Amino acid sequence: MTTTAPIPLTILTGFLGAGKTTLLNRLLRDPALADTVVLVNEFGEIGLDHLLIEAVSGDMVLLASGCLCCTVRGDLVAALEDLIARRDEGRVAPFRRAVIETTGLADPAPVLQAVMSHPYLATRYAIDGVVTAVDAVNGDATLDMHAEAVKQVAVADRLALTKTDLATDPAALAALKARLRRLAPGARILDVAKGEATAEALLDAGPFDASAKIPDVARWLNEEAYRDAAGHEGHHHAPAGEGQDAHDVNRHDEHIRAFSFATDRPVSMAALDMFLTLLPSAHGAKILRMKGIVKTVESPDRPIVVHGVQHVLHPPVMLPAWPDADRRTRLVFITRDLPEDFVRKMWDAFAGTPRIDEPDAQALMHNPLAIPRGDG
Ligand SMILES: Nc1nc2c(ncn2[C@@H]2O[C@H](COP(=O)(O)OP(=O)(O)OP(=O)(O)O)[C@@H](O)[C@H]2O)c(=O)[nH]1
Repeated sequence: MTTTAPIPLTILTGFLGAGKTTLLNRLLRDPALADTVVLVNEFGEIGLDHLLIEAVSGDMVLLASGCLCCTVRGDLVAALEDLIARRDEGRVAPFRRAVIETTGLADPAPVLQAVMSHPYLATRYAIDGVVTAVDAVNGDATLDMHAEAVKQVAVADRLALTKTDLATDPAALAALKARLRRLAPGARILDVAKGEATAEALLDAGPFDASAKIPDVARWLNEEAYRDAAGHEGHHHAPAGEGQDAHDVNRHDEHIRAFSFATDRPVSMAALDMFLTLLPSAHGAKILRMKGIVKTVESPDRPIVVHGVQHVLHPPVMLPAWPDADRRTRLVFITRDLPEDFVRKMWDAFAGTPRIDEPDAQALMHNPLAIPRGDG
């Protein structure tokens, strides 16, 4: 046993593209988060978030790809145990706080349950609040479509409302806020664009208290405890009897697919622009998330970071340099009912990647947006 005070552990969640990493980057610059260790979990074969988090100080731990709430839960426990062991032995800087950024698809209940019910971890870490990022533009539609998003809001101690600068309809924004208040009556709603989501406002939320939330929250946690006791035979949204592959990123929901491409060949800015405009404008609702780092013909040494969230294409950002030794274009997609092959062919057409039996961009542009039937 140890007498060391438990390390505050903040869970940062929020649906795909809601703005978790952006918020985290902002927070990490605050002195209150000096000596913070960050654990990141991504849904998809190629993680990019660790490249995009500007760790100012402290460490970063990349959890295996997959969804934290399902199969990676064991990895989370192992990573938290390993971190504390290394801290105790002086092998890492003595961090004073930990933050877990979950995937946008994570159900937060099993994550909370995993930490709170673990006999050892519960003595070494103290959950210091769940911060949930909610996108002011897509939030309402996302809550309609995804049960995980509803749970993420309901467990929150703090709701960081992002992208209010992009929200053009005040009535819709007010309605979203009212919906959030109903789902999480005790949570403070903080407007990120107005600068309200400071470290001071978000951190030190106190121990997680299910009784202060809507009654569903306690029920979800109990269900997780029961699943644990029963050997965690799989989540409600992972069909029973599905493969036991611990890293099958596509088991979350049969409609949702994660895939990625990596290519060495640079693409012209014009072609990139066309691809980025066409794909979301035609199939935005199906593109839950698009994220990438792109090598262009014009600036091969300065990659362009691109983000798409449903219909919203965020302004691409040019980085001063490649963040790691891998200098290939890497694009990650999380789609709903949009086949990988369709997106890949479209990319290949614009990127000029030769394909043996496929038309080039010119031919494809006659009808580039038609999804082949029977493909999904
Ligand atoms: N205009 C505006 N853009 C934002 C805001 N917050 C985030 N973004 C943009 O939204 C895009 C996605 O932001 P991320 O921080 O990567 O979102 P995320 O929740 O970490 O995404 P995943 O980890 O993929 O689920 C990026 O292009 C951000 O620049 C905001 O408050 N206003």
